[in-house]
Amino acid sequence: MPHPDEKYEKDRLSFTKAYMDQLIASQQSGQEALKKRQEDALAKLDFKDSSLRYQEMLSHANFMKMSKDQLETLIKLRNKPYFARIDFHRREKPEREMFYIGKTSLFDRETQYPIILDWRSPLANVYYEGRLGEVSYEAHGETYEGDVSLKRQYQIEEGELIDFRDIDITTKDDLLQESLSQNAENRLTEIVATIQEEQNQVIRADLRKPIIVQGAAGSGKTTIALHRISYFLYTMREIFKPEELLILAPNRLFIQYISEVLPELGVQRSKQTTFAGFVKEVTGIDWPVVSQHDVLMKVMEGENSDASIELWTAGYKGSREFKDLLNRYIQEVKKSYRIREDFRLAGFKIKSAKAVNRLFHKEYDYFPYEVRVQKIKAVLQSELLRKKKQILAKVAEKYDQELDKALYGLKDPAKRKIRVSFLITKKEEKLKEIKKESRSAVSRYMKQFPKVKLMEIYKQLYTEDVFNSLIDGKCEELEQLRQKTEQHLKNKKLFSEDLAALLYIQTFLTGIEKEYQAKKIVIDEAQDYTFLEIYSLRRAFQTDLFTIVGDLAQGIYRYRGLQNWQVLSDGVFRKVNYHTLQKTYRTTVEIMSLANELLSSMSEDLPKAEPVVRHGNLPTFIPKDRWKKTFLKQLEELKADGMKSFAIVTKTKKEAALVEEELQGIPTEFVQLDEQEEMNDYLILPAYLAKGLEFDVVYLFCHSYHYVQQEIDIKLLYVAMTRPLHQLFMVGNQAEDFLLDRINSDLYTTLES
Ligand SMILES: Nc1ncnc2c1ncn2[C@@H]1O[C@H](COP(=O)(O)OP(=O)(O)OP(=O)(O)O)[C@@H](O)[C@H]1O
Repeated sequence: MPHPDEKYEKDRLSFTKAYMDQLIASQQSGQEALKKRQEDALAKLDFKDSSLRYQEMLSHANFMKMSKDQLETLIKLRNKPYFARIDFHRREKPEREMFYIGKTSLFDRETQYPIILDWRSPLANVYYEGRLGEVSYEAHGETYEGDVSLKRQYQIEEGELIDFRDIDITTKDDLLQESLSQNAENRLTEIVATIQEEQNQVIRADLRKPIIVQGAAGSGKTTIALHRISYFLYTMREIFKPEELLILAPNRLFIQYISEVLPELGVQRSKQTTFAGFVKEVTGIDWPVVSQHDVLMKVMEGENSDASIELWTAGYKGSREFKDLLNRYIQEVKKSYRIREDFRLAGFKIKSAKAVNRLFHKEYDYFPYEVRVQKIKAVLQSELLRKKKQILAKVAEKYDQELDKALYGLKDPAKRKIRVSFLITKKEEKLKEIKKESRSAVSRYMKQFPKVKLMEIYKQLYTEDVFNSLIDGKCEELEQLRQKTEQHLKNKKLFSEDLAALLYIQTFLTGIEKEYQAKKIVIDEAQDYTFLEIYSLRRAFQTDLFTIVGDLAQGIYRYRGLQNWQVLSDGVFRKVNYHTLQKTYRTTVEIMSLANELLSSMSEDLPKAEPVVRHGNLPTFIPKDRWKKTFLKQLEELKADGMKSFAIVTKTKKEAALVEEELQGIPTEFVQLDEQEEMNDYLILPAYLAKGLEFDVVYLFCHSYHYVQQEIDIKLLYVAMTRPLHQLFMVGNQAEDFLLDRINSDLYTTLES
């Protein structure tokens, strides 16, 4: 039986589309064409009750001025103008009102009637939060109360209303279920229609405070972080521009992956880069960097004879202790800026050394050194200008007195003449000399301030004398760290952990240039950052507006990364808002149960994910010899089932290359992916690169490199296992390759021949 509101909803959608068309046409064509269009639109519409009101509103559309961006958004949204509706009776209003919620708002010009309400608006919060019944929301510092009597979701495709349904306390979110059962494009999508309550709380949490989100694999951290930016830009649109936002992602692949969702959310103009990319740009140091991925892979591939010291070094260089050491060093560097000479002109003191030092070390303390030097230069210049006249007058007066003495004291006219002319010449010369001296006095004086280069300063740190003077007692590991880094720097190479130190020192020396300044920073996969990386960013930007999301269970760089979130709330930020996201939306109950069981086999107590109820096949172990025979056929079957994106995920980079060889002779589209390459639907990649991404079907592959029972392997395996949306296969020589021997055998199946 058709829904009683079906006609009404169809009319409402037709009207909204007609209104949008009218608006689009009014921006694009002349008035004549417009009038014609409007008549056509009206003729086509078959409204009854609300026709008058609708017609009136349609005529207003002609007069609305829009920006190019607004127009583009409108055109994009024309075929899906809204996704939900709420009926809300605000306490002080005479009757209930209907609000249609979409990706951007649209108001009738004359009446201000909201034809579409932006999902980020305060009132739309009512849709995401709370249930039916009594609710309240805040806007412009006021709290409004009222009653929600209806929440309705729409499925609109190509501008046609396909279906709609009401949500109440008992019905589960069908729209969410439906959206989760869809396929993974190789891009992230927006989820405004199905944002869940716990996610909404993160998106709308106090925008002025830093926020840390611990979220399980697939809980929507990346998605939510991007939606929070969108919400931030909407709410703070008067104050912040998208260009002032910085998104830090783990690699270029990931940036590609999120790029699709950015325009949808109106966030495309924010800066997106990696931590290493950012520091290289800011410091202008473009030396090759041994990344944490290189180190991890070398360790995993067993190619590192002194792995333990390398990992220890990376850990130390990311630590609080290293930050303290850098602080002591920076204090030493600062001492070189202590000057001894007074600033004088023609012997007259203009500013004492003590006063200049006070400016540098006290009053301008909060500026970077070079900025302080520039400020002192400006002060000296203006004082010189002010005092120069007095000095010239004093010197002239001294000569004039001498002249008087000569004129009236010397009796002998010849002698007097010689003396007077001598004094006049001398006076002129002296005044000229002072004027000349004054022109270069400041710059000459400023030479006392050392001209420092960031890399020189950094290299200096690792010289034996300097380094040893900064540490308490000798320590074997520290000495190795010093020597290795010194050598590395000599060869013009960096370890990725050097970058945070360079950024940190740079903020003291020159600060961050304006073009690189950001006012809000979003960090994804934050568990892989070192303490010092986040600390140096906080110091560089001087802001608390950080959104930090990550998952400790996926901390595959734990030797350097964060062990817990508390180090950030204790040591970097004040008053952090901490949230957790437990529910996971990506994968099925079956896949998540296996991944969770794997995590439980570790002694560390890590947060587990709770899958939103969506069932699928059991993860399947496929013996390698059988796999080759069945792979192509299976692939065809999966494709026929609607699976679109596939990945073969290996433990190491080398193994990824081996898979490519392994697949030779089997005609597939799979390609091995490097960090710099374009994403596609058939990828072979190591687990560290797959982190953060998702695919419909994932094959874990072990041939030469299998997972063993140790923390780093378990985490890598966990990352790999949590990538698929629908199906997980494990291809190896034996089930033990994936630690399945430690796992309840009900949680997976084995492909029999
Ligand atoms: N409320 C939601 N409605 C629909 N889909 C959602 C919702 N929340 C998350 N998803 C989907 O779940 C998947 C995982 O999201 P996302 O990649 O943001 O998670 P994550 O926490 O960053 O994962 P990981 O830590 O594993 O990288 C994505 O496909 C996303 O679209």
